[in-house]
Amino acid sequence: MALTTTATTTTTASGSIPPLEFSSLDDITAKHSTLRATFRSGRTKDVEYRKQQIRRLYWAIVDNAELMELALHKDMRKSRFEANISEIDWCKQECLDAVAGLDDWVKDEPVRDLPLQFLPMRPRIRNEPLGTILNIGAYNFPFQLNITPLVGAIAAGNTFLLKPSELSPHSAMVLRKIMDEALDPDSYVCVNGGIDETKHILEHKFDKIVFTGGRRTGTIIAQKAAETLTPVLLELGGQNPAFVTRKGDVKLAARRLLWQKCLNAGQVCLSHNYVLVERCVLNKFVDEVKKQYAIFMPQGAKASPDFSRIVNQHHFNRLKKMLDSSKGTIVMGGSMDEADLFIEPTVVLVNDIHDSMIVEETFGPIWSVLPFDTLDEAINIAHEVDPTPLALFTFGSDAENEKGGATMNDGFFHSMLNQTPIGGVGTSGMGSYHGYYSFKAFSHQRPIAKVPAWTDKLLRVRYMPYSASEYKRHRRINAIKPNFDRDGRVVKGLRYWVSVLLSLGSKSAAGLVFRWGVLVALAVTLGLKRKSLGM
Ligand SMILES: NC(=O)c1ccc[n+]([C@@H]2O[C@H](COP(=O)([O-])OP(=O)(O)OC[C@H]3O[C@@H](n4cnc5c(N)ncnc54)[C@H](O)[C@@H]3O)[C@@H](O)[C@H]2O)c1
Ligand SMILES: CC1=C(/C=C/C(C)=C/C=C/C(C)=C/C=C/C=C(C)/C=C/C=C(C)/C=C/C=C(\C)C=O)C(C)(C)CCC1
Repeated sequence: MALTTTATTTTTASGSIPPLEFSSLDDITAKHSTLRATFRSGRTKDVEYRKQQIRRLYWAIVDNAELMELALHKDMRKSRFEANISEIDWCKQECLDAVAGLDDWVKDEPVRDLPLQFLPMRPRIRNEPLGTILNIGAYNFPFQLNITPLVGAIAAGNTFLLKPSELSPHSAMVLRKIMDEALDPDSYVCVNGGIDETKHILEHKFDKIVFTGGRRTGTIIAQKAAETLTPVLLELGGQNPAFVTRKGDVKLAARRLLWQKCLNAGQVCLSHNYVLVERCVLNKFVDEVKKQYAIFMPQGAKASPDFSRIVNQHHFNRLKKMLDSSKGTIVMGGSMDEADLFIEPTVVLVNDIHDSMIVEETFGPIWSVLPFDTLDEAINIAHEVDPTPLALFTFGSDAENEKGGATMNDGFFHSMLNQTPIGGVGTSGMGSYHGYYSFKAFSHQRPIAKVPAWTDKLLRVRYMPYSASEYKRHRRINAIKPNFDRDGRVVKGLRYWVSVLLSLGSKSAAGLVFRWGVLVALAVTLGLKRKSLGM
């Protein structure tokens, strides 16, 4: 595969982007040992230091916003609007959320369901930084997908090494500039490179590896990490299905699904690969997609300033081959221009789940439509194509949507917010991040307790010589009896009815407080009334 490297420096009024320069292997090794030494020194654990670094990062993003726009345009012809809404604004929001939330996030957490007798030991959970985090990024949202983990790693008190994708070379160089300008170079560094450099990086020990990219590369990374028992957070792709039934809003489905295949020319891990459409609304759906396309891009995608290009020749060829090999019928789009790396938003009607348009992730502006007759049949197809896709979209009735939509009645809204965790299961990845969830992903949840000397009286049963009578007494006081019988049924004994009475029938703590509040307010009001009547 040919490397996409820039030959010349790209300049604008707000600065310049030099050609992609790979870091030397010696430099990578030296930076790695600095990061490890800094972590051991404890510098990155200081919460004020973490906040200051994130604030500096925020301002570097603001100051380099124009260069980020330019880099994204050069790399994928991403529009200025998309550059801002899905990358620059996103990264700024991550910084702001982390700075605002950090004092709260770092607080020790209580242990859930702690038996009362252990309260004096004050057991709690402390979020400790893991150490040095490695992030290997994908090309499609180079700022969002690299800066988001960076913010989380800083917030959690780690040091961090970033290796952006070489397929977005301009963005990779701007990322390095932003990090060099804003951040403590002993704690957070960006190195650039391709496969050889990444392999070299992986020869070093990290405390967690974050990888965003394809399943094939993800497997290589996970295997390498396993050699040193290094945990991984894998953000991979897959064949995401969408479902449209006659009970859904077909026009809305067409509009929203088309949007997520036009955003970044469909180079979005969360966009759908194929749409399962109930046969009776198939024609209506296809017609609506065409109508929406004409509304989104009246002069066609090629002339639209909003529509991105395919990142490089290799991916263009991959998509072209997928279309050329399909046995389906193109019902919208189909045009392409190799010189411009342009592929039109294209819909292919297929009737075989082994079609080239279904068996691989498209990761581009092309997608297939597959008719179905019953919802169960559609669900079975989705299970067969990819049992663990990264995302799933349903446009049906409420009852149908409840059968499993990750986003109902929309595209990937569930992962379009900084505050929601993103992450797949099975072959679409492991772990999740964004905002507070990044903080958790890059922290070790360490249980701690402070056990006062006087509690030895409570704990004496644990000491040798073990005593049967002490143990009996301990069990009498501490052992809780189950509230279920041998068939798994809840036994409604005295304890059950007492707890129903005390909780006033509420199942949640909030409900309990509310009901008791109402009861007390009623009692007080009645009491006051009786008084005013002189009773
Ligand atoms: N789950 C998510 O959040 C998410 C987000 C974006 C993209 N993706 C997925 O990423 C894929 C597209 O991105 P991509 O083409 O950049 O992915 P990719 O797997 O080709 O590359 C990702 C990174 O891995 C490195 N790499 C590639 N081959 C390697 C090797 N043999 N050894 C070591 N490192 C190697 C690259 O330099 C790059 O930095 C799609 O499958 C998409 O679904 C997932
Ligand atoms: C309801 C009221 C209002 C609300 C307005 C709202 C809700 C506006 C929403 C605007 C949105 C949602 C804009 C869309 C932005 C697109 C984004 C952020 C794209 C993100 C892309 C991502 C996350 C891609 C990820 C890719 C990955 C992970 C992999 O490849 C008011 C406020 C207008 C008024 C009151 C009522």
